[in-house]
Amino acid sequence: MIKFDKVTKRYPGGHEALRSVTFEIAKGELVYITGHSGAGKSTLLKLIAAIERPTTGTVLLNNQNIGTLRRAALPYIRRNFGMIFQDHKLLYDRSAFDNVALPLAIDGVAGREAGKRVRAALDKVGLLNREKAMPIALSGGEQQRLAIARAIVSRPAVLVADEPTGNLDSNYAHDIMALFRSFNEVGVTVLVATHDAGNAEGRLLHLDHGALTEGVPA
Ligand SMILES: Nc1ncnc2c1ncn2[C@@H]1O[C@H](COP(=O)(O)OP(=O)(O)OP(=O)(O)O)[C@@H](O)[C@H]1O
Repeated sequence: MIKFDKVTKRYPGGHEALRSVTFEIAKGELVYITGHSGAGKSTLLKLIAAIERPTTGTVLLNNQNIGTLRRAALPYIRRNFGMIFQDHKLLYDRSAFDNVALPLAIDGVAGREAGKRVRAALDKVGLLNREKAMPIALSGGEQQRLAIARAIVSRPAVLVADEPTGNLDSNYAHDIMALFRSFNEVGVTVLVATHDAGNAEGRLLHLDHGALTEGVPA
């Protein structure tokens, strides 16, 4: 469902964040993207979620080439993805409930159906009793779980998480990784960028200065 063929990404200023990267990810896989700071992990996820386009090479998402798609078509592609960013990107002037409801509102889902789905998502991440809380009143781990609830509420086919356990202690980190595995077990394709794959179970794509050094196709 995701296919990179000799993908290079050069940002303005000439810096090459990815260099001729080739791999394929099938539906339902759990994949960890590892590598040092600046190795290109975030860039790779942004290309997968059609937030950035490749400079050269092709990125195919469900056989659609994101490099040649019209810009107007990209939001439709992005709907397949639940994104969890390094800095959560929560709205701090809205309650936990409203933060999770936002993607549904964009999709035109409101009222009781929205309430049901928001509570189901909060329940999955263990925050059902915090729906009225403002994000600032939540701990770092709870904010991260809130960001996960928001990413899953639209039932995306693919979950993309950029350093989801970056600032958390190891207990929280363990819980969050277990949560991702549980989504994967019900068929969601899960891609997680992390400095430290530790004892992660799943496939590894390792980047070193923009080049894929582990997980390279034979
Ligand atoms: N928008 C941008 N404009 C210019 N250069 C960028 C941009 N985004 C990333 N880069 C550069 O591209 C390289 C890869 O960055 P990227 O964020 O993909 O790495 P990373 O592996 O996710 O790093 P980290 O673990 O620190 O988040 C870095 O050298 C970075 O400075």
